[in-house]
Amino acid sequence: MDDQENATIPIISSKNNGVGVGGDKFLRDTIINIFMAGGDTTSVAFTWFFYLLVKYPQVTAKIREELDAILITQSNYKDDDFVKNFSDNNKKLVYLHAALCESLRMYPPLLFNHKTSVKSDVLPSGHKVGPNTEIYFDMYAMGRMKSLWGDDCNEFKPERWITKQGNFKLEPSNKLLAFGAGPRICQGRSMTFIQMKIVIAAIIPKYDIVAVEGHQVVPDVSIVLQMKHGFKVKIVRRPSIPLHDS
Ligand code: HEM
Repeated sequence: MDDQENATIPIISSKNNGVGVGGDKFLRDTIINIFMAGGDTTSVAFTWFFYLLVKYPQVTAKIREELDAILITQSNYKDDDFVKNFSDNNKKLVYLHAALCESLRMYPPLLFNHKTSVKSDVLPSGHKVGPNTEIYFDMYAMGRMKSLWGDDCNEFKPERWITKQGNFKLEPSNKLLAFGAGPRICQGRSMTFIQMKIVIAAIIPKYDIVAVEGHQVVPDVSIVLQMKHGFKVKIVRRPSIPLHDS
């Protein structure tokens, strides 16, 4: 097949004249959705997560310990082996999963969300709501409410997500609201965790992240919780780790 032929092949099928599942329009909208909804949200989640790791070195150490146990035995620190065995590896990443949830609790990438009532209703809290009423909720504030998370709600503590038996403690999605809840919950929730774990497993065991001295971390409050001046760091190779560049 030559280049000319290649160029005429449609990237996605024209099934159903582009309408409905599998049609061009459906696929185009899905791809746009993924780029629009999964771009800034994920990058901001990474920024705050790395910030927390620098601030809480004891958490970084525990994440390393968990990753080391997998990487040393299975792949000898080759990133692609970690990805190939992701499904099995993922089951062992209880502490990392807890740390990611804890980071999303304290720094939800989307600060606000709202829902509109179709008709009159009474909320579980007892509040009455009229028809066509917009209800806004503040995910940042909810992540730091003592009544929801306890007196230590301002501490970054992945342990709160782990049971005494060492399993992950599932919280309802309407408590950790970073991804929303209900029928319109974020479709990229699982993909976000997969992406983040793969990137973290490639960086944390091999490199130290060191914050640039004097750099000020200032939240930039808009719909997406950016850092106003970004998070400036130095990435330093850890000498004790066997490195494979493949
Ligand atoms: C840290 C990363 C992310 C966060 C914090 C996040 C958060 C959210 C939130 C709060 C909503 C609204 C849910 C609601 O109104 O109840 C949403 C919707 C959505 N998200 Fe995400 N998201 C993230 C990553 C992604 C990724 C990676 C994708 C795609 C691959 C994605 C795709 C979507 C889509 C398609 C919707 C619309 C769902 C619907 O209306 O039915 N998101 N997300």
